Amino acid sequence: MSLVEEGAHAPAAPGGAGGPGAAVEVSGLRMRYGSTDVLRGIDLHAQPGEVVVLLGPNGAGKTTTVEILEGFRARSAGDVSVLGADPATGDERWRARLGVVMQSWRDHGRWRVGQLLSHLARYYTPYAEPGLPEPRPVADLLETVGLTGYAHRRINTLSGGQRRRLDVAIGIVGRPEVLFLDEPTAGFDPEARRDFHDLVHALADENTTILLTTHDLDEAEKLADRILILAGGRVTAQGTAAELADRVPADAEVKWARHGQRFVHSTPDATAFLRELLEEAGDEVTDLEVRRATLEDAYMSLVRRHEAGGTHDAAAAFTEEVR
Ligand SMILES: Nc1ncnc2c1ncn2[C@@H]1O[C@H](COP(=O)(O)OP(=O)(O)OP(=O)(O)O)[C@@H](O)[C@H]1O
Repeated sequence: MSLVEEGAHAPAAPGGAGGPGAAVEVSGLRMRYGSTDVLRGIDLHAQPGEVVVLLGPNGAGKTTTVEILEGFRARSAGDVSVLGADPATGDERWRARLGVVMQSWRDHGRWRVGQLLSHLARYYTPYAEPGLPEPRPVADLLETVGLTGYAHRRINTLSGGQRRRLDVAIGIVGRPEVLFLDEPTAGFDPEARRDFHDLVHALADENTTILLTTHDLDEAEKLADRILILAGGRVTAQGTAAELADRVPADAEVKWARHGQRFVHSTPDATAFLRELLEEAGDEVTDLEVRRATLEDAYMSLVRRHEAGGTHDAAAAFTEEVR
């Protein structure tokens, strides 16, 4: 895990610069809306086939970051490269190599599902080069996202979750090399969510680079090769879910039962506490459980620190505590 403080760029890979061959490379990205600085120097990178998850509270700048990488939003400053091109000047051939699932689409609700996907697939056809696959056939797409049988349904008659599945199908119709997914599973039922996670793993296995935003920490843990936490316009921490959770200074929770009575105790040193407990009453202790810090604990700890004292202080305090 690495921590990034004001004005500093991320350290060397895997937390830092992507180096040659990176699918996405961002350095010192800044975005200002009016007089408000939303992004204050973001560094991030993703290697081909890597799944990078952006976490952060509402308004942290996740969508802004993703939209800049997609070429839909002009940045205020910084260097950005996606598949070797600057998104601000990327041409149609470059765009055809990307897949985008935005937070909301405003397409024509009276279109039918299959009609829209066929129409979009035609956009990619001229860019299919010898050796490169054609756009995905509509029937395959519908099966992949669990919408088989919905080809003739009008889009405005889909439920929220079905609409979101269609959004994912739209994102992958052109077999993208880089796929941006902005809160893709909002409104998914548990089965759709699991199917989607399988899809992300399959796409990553095919070497698709995926940049995903979510508020679902379980989802982040399941999918991410690397998680970046955004707060106060900066990447305040990054690492695997396990790395982030391991280093949070949260207490462990020990639960046990004795003579049928249940007990819970929070402790910074579970090993010492257990030793004492078992020495005192080892034969009588049953149903022993130890819960250690999770990604959620790490996330909450960092975001609360940020809210209390600003990102710079939060990152510095977090660094102190993980030493
Ligand atoms: N076009 C705009 N003009 C002015 N401010 C904007 C604009 N778009 C976004 N913002 C502001 O920029 C900040 C970051 O917004 P953004 O949508 O990137 O956050 P986010 O991390 O994606 O949030 P959420 O989790 O709620 O989707 C917010 O304070 C938002 O109000």
